[in-house]
Amino acid sequence: MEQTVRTLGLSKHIALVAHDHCKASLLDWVKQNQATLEPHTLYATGTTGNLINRHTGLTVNAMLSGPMGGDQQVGALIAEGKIDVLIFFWDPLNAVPHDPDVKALLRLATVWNIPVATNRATANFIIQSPLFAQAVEIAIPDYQRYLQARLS
Ligand SMILES: O=C(CO)COP(=O)(O)O
Repeated sequence: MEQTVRTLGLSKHIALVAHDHCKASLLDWVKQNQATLEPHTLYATGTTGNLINRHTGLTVNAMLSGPMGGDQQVGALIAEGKIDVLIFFWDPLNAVPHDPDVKALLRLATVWNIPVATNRATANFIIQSPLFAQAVEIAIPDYQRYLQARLS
């Protein structure tokens, strides 16, 4: 696949998602990093986003709840290049009814090469990275060339 470049701006679009048993941990992480997250634009699945707003006052663009399509909405934003970082505390110890949607979300994050944290340690590494505080170029699939090649 040919690659092109996308710039993750200084001000980032960050998606926050947590499964039920991980919500307390994500909320705690958001509170711990509230000052750092404040200048950025936050997105979340429905329950996660409303809980973050309720407990921190941060403005969050909340999608539908995960099992009702929220993971897919976040995935669509990633495919459109509208999310720069995904923080997804997914639960490795409990099954969820929308497991295909969870996989699809993680798959799209990988396809579009955005930084992803699936646990708290990685979330800390991302938010404390010098790259988090600057504009960063990432390689992404060159969709226009991909399409041209398929049409020729
Ligand atoms: O299920 C989720 C992620 O797969 C999260 O959805 P909620 O934030 O609505 O609980």
